Amino acid sequence: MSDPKIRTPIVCVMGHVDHGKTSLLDRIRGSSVVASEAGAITQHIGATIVPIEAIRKMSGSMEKIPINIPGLLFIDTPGHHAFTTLRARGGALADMAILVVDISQGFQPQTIEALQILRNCKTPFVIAATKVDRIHGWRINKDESFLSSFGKQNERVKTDIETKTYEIVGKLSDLGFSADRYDRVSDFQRNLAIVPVSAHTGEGIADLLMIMIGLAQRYMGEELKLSAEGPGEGTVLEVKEERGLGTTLDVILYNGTLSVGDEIAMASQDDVVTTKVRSLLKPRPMKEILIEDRFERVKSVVAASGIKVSAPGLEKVIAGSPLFVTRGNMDELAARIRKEMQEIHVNLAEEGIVIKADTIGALEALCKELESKEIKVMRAQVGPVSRHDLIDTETIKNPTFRVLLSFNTPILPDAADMIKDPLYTQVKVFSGQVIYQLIDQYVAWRDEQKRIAEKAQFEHVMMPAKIRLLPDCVFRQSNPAVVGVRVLGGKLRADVDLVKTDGKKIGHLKTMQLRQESIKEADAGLEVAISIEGATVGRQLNVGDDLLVDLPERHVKVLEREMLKNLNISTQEVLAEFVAIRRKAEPFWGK
Ligand SMILES: Nc1nc2c(ncn2[C@@H]2O[C@H](COP(=O)(O)OP(=O)(O)OP(=O)(O)O)[C@@H](O)[C@H]2O)c(=O)[nH]1
Repeated sequence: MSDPKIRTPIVCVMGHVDHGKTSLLDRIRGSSVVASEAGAITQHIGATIVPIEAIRKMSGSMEKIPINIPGLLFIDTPGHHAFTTLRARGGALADMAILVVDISQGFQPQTIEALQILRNCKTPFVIAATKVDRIHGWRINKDESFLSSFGKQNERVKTDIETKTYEIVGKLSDLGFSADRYDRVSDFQRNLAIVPVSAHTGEGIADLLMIMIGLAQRYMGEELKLSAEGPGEGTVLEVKEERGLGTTLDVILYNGTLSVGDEIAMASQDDVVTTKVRSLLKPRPMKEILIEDRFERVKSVVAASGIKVSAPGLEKVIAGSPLFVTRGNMDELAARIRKEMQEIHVNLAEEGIVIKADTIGALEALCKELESKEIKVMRAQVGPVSRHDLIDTETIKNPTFRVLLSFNTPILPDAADMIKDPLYTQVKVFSGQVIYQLIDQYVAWRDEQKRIAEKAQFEHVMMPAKIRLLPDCVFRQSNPAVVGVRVLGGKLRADVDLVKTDGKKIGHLKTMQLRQESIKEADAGLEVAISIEGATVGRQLNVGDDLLVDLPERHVKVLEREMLKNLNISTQEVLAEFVAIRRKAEPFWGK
């Protein structure tokens, strides 16, 4: 029995490029057209309703199960972009999702991204492991349930399917999801169901729809109880120019009723816009395709449905905006619309990077992902990247945060010109259409910057070193003294002052040679010739003496506080020895 209080759940199909989202949607639509009675074709604007009778017919076994959901409304545009763009009541518009995974290719970047979005939105979903007909040796049993077709396959094919399913289960488990093939799942709230299907042969499609209905029925009751009565609430899918109609809106109505003559409010580029519905249009059924007018006019629609709205003054409406039927509560609704368009559910930090995206949903998804990678965001905005954004980002002090991530949003020409010329802006801009790859690009760049900075610091800071004067290696006694030494520890560099182990100043190490060649640096273990200005061998200095590089106090601070973990053990030991000498006289030296 159909319960009129429960509305049709809205479903979005997601998955990696080319894994078969469109084919699966086409098959679901095609099957439902075939399975439903003549006239029951349910093509909507931007969406397709698969009525429950069609699902019942497809899967004979379901006839006994009581179902009170009128059907499933599939959003025609697949992909997680559609999922994040289409919002309702501040959350995702889709109540449920199908995550498509090519059974042979398994998880790919966008599969993981879709999973993260679904997890963040707490959206129930089912995994369609598609293209089973491509498994080598698969025998096609058109439109049969997966289990029935699976039973007719040979052992090798069965093993292959099992192995591939377990690979998906394993990958999901790595990502923190517990999953199994749908027929082995007993608690659908705890475990994700994987349904092997083929969009080409129709195998498993009925099982997939049945699992979706089951999920909706059991776990979404409350959300679906939004009534079909009362003022309509919807989401603008697209703002479209139509021949003879002017600017129209493609709308998914998720709650209540929308009728001709209703006053509606939406977000526009300026603020909130209100207008009166002139006409409501549905696509004509396929069989009437020859009729000149492509649309059928209706007086009224109830949720959930996809409808084209024609009305004056829609030019500046923003796709993704909420749409409300007003009932003398315009102020309250306008406030709600403004809030929904502006409110970004993200945690902003005092210092961090800047992000821009095309929709609030996308911005939130990107933010959540950055948060999970502990990357701080200082500013998050919807819209294209402008010159102004770059100028603002430029003021960020920390160079690894002086970054703008642009997700799915255009870079305006004057901003693009600035980016091309490093003289104009030092802001690093990354842009892309896949959150995951965008973040990876940034992380790779940031880590490289850190390495470069560390290296620069290393070259800048004076290094500790300890040397011993070798016997029989005094080449000149003074002005400057030239002696052979062994580097006992640390890193010896030219142009440093030397002290004795009691802290007494000896002179300035001017140059260094190894086998008559000038060198700049010598590591522990090397024997080199050095020139020392201001010292005379036999007076301040004798063969067998140990000397240390005299490190200025501020260099010691940098070494101890910031670079210690990057120094090798021998360098750390020499540093400790030198610091101990200094602190004997001044306990707080270098602290
Ligand atoms: N054999 C077989 N091929 C399939 C199946 N589903 C999809 N394909 C093929 O896989 C390719 C990609 O399918 P699409 O449906 O376009 O994939 P998509 O995920 O919508 O692709 P994008 O929209 O580009 O992201 C096409 O060549 C399809 O014919 C299937 O079940 N079996």
